[in-house]
Amino acid sequence: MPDDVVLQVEHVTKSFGPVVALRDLNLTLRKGEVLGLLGDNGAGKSTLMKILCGFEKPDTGTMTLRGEPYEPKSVDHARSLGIDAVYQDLALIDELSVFQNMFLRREHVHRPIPFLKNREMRTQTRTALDEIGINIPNLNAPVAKLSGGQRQAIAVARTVHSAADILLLDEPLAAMGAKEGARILDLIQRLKDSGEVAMILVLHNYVHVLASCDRVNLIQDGVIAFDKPTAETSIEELTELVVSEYRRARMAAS
Ligand SMILES: Nc1ncnc2c1ncn2[C@@H]1O[C@H](COP(=O)(O)OP(=O)(O)OP(=O)(O)O)[C@@H](O)[C@H]1O
Repeated sequence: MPDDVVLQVEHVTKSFGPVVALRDLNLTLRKGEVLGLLGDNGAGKSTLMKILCGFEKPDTGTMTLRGEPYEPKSVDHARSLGIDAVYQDLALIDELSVFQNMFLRREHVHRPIPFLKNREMRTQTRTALDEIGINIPNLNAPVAKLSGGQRQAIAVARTVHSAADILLLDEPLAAMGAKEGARILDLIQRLKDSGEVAMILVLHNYVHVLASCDRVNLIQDGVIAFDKPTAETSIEELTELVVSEYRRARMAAS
């Protein structure tokens, strides 16, 4: 395995009852790389992200993290190994406040007398949300009361501010307005420029993929059907791939 490969997925399959979500899927993520994952609805993108972040287990296949076997037992286990994710249902706890969700399971605790450093956590939450231009006046409010975009912002801010060096962002711009989406893309660019973090982004917008990612993988029917550096592809090529797959699926169904 080349030295710069941080995460390798080999021959992974995953079914849910009769539905085959992933079939013999292979994927490689390199150090500091931003990999864009494209694919139709139901292609298997979220299933792959959930397997990578320890939320689901593959049926077969192997994964390697920094050259070691990677078999996460839970999301917390994956996080302890340096992989953190925002996935589609966001994993926020409705009853907890904005800042409690932001520091969920990594609360700042005063030592040696253990009490929560609430003020410090609120300040850091405010800074992180300001960075992506989201104004949530009351950080003590339960997140159940927030809009979809605000909830999305908390989930993204929480992940990009984690200590992880592999970030998995499943549709990080979903539910975001154009301005907030642009700020998140800026933040992704800054993380990329640091060279310290590798990312997999599930995106639906080809322009965003070409602008923000180093490489693009297209997932079709549970396998990676296309893998190229973004510098070597174009909107036209990506559109043509998706349209021809749509035609193929229509023909297969008829
Ligand atoms: N927990 C589950 N139980 C049953 N089927 C599931 C489950 N999770 C995913 N699937 C099925 O697996 C397939 C792949 O789903 P997945 O959510 O990975 O697709 P996706 O590419 O993320 O789609 P979208 O862009 O619509 O989110 C779909 O047919 C979906 O219905």
